[in-house]
Parts: sequence; structure tokens; C-alpha cells
Amino acid sequence: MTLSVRGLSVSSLVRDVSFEIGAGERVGLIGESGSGKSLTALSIMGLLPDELRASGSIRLGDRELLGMSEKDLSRLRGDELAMVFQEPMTALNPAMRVGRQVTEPGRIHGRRHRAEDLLDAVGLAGTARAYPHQLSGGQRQRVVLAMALANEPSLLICDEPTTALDVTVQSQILTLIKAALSRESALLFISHDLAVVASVCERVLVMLDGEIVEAGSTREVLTAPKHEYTRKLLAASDLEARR
Ligand SMILES: Nc1ncnc2c1ncn2[C@@H]1O[C@H](COP(=O)(O)OP(=O)(O)OP(=O)(O)O)[C@@H](O)[C@H]1O
Repeated sequence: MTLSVRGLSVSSLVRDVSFEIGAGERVGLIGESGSGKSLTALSIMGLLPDELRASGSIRLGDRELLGMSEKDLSRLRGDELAMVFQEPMTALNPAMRVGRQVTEPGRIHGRRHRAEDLLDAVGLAGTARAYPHQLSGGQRQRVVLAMALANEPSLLICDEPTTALDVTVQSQILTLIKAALSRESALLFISHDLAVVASVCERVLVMLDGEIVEAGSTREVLTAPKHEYTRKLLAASDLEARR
């Protein structure tokens, strides 16, 4: 199922943003802090704060998401649309065992999953009875991923999912995202770190001051950046050091 964003604007903070992500495609959205990456993601999820309004068009398959009722959107969220944020505790209930939490999206959408299967798929076998505070930051983000992937979403959005983790754990989570995402699922991967995006995505969108200023294959953008800003991001990245 294709995500098609056309002329998306959010107040004056995101301006005339257009892109598509096909089934199974992994697309990175990069740009410095404040460039509008999160607002773009929240517009797709229908989670913009009340004071901000999105205009334009966001289609998932043949459905228009902008203007969809909250009831219909909440049916899509956690099912066809899933999102992973930087800080796993924002998505976890501190007082609920993780086994119950990972099966919750299935329950809400009328599906039954075994907690052990979902946790096993993210390398967390045997942790179903743990509470979130008993796990490390990387393990918690794995739990969040298990929840996000439980219903095999058409689109997974990851907003800086590894920024709060140390480098070794970061690369484990990136490997896991690539391995655990179903072939049919599209991925929008948000990061300010080009090296991280390059390791996950085949296509990159570069955002500056609310606009997409460059788009292309990861290889093109990394080897022959057209925009001055992309060249700056490249120079600031430790991409070379990680090769
Ligand atoms: N509720 C809001 N009301 C007004 N302005 C906002 C609101 N939320 C975000 N902004 C502004 O919109 C701009 C884009 O924010 P956004 O969070 O999308 O940036 P970002 O690229 O995701 O940055 P970061 O990497 O720091 O998360 C910023 O200048 C931010 O201050």
C-alpha cells in the first residue's frame, strides 16, 4: 500500500511537502532539529497538537487521512499505521507487564497474538513477566517495536528511535528494524543522523526550514548531494568513520 503525501503544510512550520513511499520501501527523512520532521510524521498519524492544522493531502492506499474522523484514525493507528518514538517510556505503561503490553495492539484490533512470539521476534524471549523498569533502554525500545509490528502495519514511522541509546545498542535496534519489518511494510525513518539513515533506507528526503530541499536514492544523496545544506549535513556526519 502506498503512502502519498501531496502539498502538506502545517501552519507555516511545514510547507508544501510532497513524497511517496511504496509498499516495502524504506525512506529516510533527515534534517536538523526544528526542520519539521516530527510535524510531518505527526500529520500522517493524525496526532498533531490541537493548535496546529495540516492542509494538503495524505493518502494511504485509496484513503485520505487528512480530515478523517478521530474514530477512523484510531482504527488505523496501531494497526495499519504504527509509530515508534525516541523515548520508549512514552509508549509503555510502567505498571503493566511487557507481555500484556505487546499483545494489547492485537487485542484492540481484534487479533490474538502470543506475547512470547512477539517478544521472541525482537530478541526478548523470556521477558513477558517483566515490568518496563526492569529492562534496559534498548530492551524497552524492542518492546515498543514488538507492539508497533504486532499487526504488521502498512506503514511504520520511526522518529529518532535510537537517539537515546548508546552506539552499540543503537546498531542492534537498527538491524532489528530491518529484519523484523515485513516485506510489505513501508518505513519512514526520521533522524538527524545521516549515518543512521544510510544504514536503513534506500531513499532519503532532506528537510530544511519546513521544506523538502533534496530527495533521491541514499547513494545519490550521499555521494553527490545537490543542495548546500545536504553537503553540510554530510560534513557534520560521522558516516565515513562508520564505514
Ligand atoms: N505545537 C507547536 N506550536 C508551535 N510551533 C511548534 C509546535 N510544535 C513544533 N513547533 C515548531 O515547529 C518546528 C518544527 O518542529 P518539529 O518538531 O517538526 O522539528 P523536527 O525536525 O522534528 O526537530 P527535532 O529533531 O528536534 O524533533 C519547530 O520550529 C518547532 O519549534
